[in-house]
Amino acid sequence: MTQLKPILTHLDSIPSTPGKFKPDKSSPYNLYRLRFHPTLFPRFTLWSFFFIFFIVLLIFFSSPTNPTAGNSRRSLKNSLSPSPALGPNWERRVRASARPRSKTGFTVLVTGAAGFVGTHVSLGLKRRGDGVLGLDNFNQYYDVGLKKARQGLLERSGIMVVEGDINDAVLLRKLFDAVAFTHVMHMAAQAGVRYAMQNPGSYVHSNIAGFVSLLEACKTANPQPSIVWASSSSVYGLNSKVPFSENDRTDQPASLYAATKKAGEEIAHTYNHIYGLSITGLRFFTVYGPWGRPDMAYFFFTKDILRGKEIKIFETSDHGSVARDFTYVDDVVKGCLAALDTAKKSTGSGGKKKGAAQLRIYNLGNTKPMPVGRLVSILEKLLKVKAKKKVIQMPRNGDVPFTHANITLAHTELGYKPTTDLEMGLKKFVKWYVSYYGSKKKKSSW
Ligand SMILES: O=C(O)[C@H]1O[C@H](OP(=O)(O)OP(=O)(O)OC[C@H]2O[C@@H](n3ccc(=O)[nH]c3=O)[C@H](O)[C@@H]2O)[C@H](O)[C@@H](O)[C@H]1O
Repeated sequence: MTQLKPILTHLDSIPSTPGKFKPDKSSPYNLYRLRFHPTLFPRFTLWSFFFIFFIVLLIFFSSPTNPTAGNSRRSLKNSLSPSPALGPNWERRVRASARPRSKTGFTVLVTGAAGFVGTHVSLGLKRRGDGVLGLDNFNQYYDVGLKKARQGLLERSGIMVVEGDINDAVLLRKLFDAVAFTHVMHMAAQAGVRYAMQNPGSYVHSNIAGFVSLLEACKTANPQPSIVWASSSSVYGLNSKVPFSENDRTDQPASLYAATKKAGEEIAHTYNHIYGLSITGLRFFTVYGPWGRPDMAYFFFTKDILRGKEIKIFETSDHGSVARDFTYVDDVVKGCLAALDTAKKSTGSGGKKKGAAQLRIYNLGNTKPMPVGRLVSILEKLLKVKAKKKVIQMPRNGDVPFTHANITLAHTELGYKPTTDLEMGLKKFVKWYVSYYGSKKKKSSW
């Protein structure tokens, strides 16, 4: 302390303008300066350098356990120095993919494009001449190999799928800067009813934070796109009035998944109200079909029946059947495209509302609920294998006993009319399943 004091006092006498300092040769403390400067200062700088270097290394190489942190770091990197993937060549590919075949075609951003419904919707849009750009984060909720295979399918049809998260605001801005999207088909979500008990955070991340991030980008874009997005039949929760109509109560969600989809509907209302975004929500009813999701019952029942593994069929507490209004993917795609075609333009610009905008919600179901036992017997017939069945009481993990859609509104306003029954739809699914997994004997991690 007694040695430091002279050094500190000496620092007090340094003038604020460097270079004007004249050492006081008569000062008794000059001896300290002469002794300490050549040795202490370089040692101090060396240690500071190592310390800063270590911190920088730590920031750049630590693995992102929090996906949002990962995104923000990537965003920061993107904003500082765009990676080659975001360079002029990348932008050219983005624009080419989004360009419609004719002047009247739409320019659509499809989020969750490598997902099940996202892939089918993207192909449907491209087939009729719309321009499509896909966005998908390829998360590991289920087999990424299947998502990559869907991406391959899309790329062979001229659809580029950008790998990125809807929470990445910098990436979204780059996409909206590169392309004037007329529509956004928002299919990206954390799906699955039961998984919400294992990983609640991923539902908040994708279905709430991600949706807000996307709507922020849409409201700022010029022109503002019209938005069609995937809500869910699960919002009806414990509603017991059948069939489920759009104006039935949806304030009793049975799972966090359902709660985040319901929150999405409220968030949509807010962005419509404040910014004039045209938004249409579609409540999907247990969509199934080729290229489907391995986490869904029809898919893993098929896998387990073929492998001779026991399957669990849920029943209600009073031994009643659990039933779903299974809806074939091609029917749902027709509903999605009709929603896009009937969507009015958003009214805002530059983040400001100019007038009232369209806000809609529709059920896209099949109107023919089927017991899960019936689903299994159709699969047994198609696969020509007897299932090892175990009937158990439905666990309390977010499931609801039945779903049943009233589709009058979608029929009247969108011309929606499902035409594929469960037998025909499962036949198409099994045909695809056998060609994808059976003959190729692909390794799968699901
Ligand atoms: O409409 C929706 O909005 C949701 O549909 C889908 O959810 P669900 O209808 O629950 O489909 P899915 O898991 O295939 O279970 C089907 C049936 O099998 C029963 N089931 C399930 C598992 C099992 O081991 N046994 C069983 O009997 C089970 O009780 C149920 O009766 C989507 O996954 C979801 O993301 C969301 O989009």
